[in-house]
Amino acid sequence: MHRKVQAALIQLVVGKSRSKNIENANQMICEAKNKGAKLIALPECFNSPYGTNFFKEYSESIPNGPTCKMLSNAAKENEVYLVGGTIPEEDNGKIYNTCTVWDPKGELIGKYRKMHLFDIDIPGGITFKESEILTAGNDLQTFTIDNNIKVGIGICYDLRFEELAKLYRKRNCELLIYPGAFNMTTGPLHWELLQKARALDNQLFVFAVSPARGDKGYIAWGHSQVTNPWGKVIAQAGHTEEIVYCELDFDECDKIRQQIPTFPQRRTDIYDTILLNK
Ligand SMILES: O=C(O)CCC(=O)C(=O)O
Repeated sequence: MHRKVQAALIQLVVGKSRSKNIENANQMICEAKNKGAKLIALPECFNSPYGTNFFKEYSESIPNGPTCKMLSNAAKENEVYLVGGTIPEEDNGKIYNTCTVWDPKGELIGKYRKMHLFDIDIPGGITFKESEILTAGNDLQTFTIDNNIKVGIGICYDLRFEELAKLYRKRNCELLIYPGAFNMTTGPLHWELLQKARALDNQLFVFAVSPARGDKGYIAWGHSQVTNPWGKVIAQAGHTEEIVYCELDFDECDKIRQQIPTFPQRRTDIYDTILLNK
């Protein structure tokens, strides 16, 4: 069975104009499709600047807002699976950082709300508190592309939580997609390393898709990246606007899972029952 997929990660410039952000994403999706991509992923917060002071103003309901309209049309016109980065989602007076997933008919087939909110405080580095304004999601989201390939979604800070990635592996995912916007403090050391760790621990492909680096406000690290199930980085962007292309061969997941069978070898019989409290 053919288990190869052509994919594209779109590292977008994001500015203050929501309509320009949406239109730019639309054009880049067409470009990626024209170069052969069947699975396309966008960055975290691609319709709005990234900052707690922007989330309310830029929030939209899903699937009725203008950003979802574009995403649905773009998926349909280009006949691609589209992971629509994230947008601030308004629902019942609450705001979430939410990723939508669209199938080649333009149908919404998944919605994931960021589970681990980005609250950190590094003096002299970065302080950010998403929980001032956002509500966390409590659920996983997977979807299936051609040939039964299962994909799981996380968002940015979620990359740091290996439990989430492992839950997806236990649901037989072979690819995890994280729209994300790391920063100039944590990006240099943690961005690449965390993706390699999640990929290797769980023996699956990992995408992380960043906005391009701007020069004001929250400065994103960029470097959208594809890591294979061996933990090898197989494609990576610089920090400006660009599209990263890759061909994924999902037989690689089967191979490493057979050759280094860590999942059936886990000693779940003793970790929490005997050793945790010893
Ligand atoms: O974990 C980090 O260092 C960055 C996370 C982040 O920027 C986010 O969750 O949006």
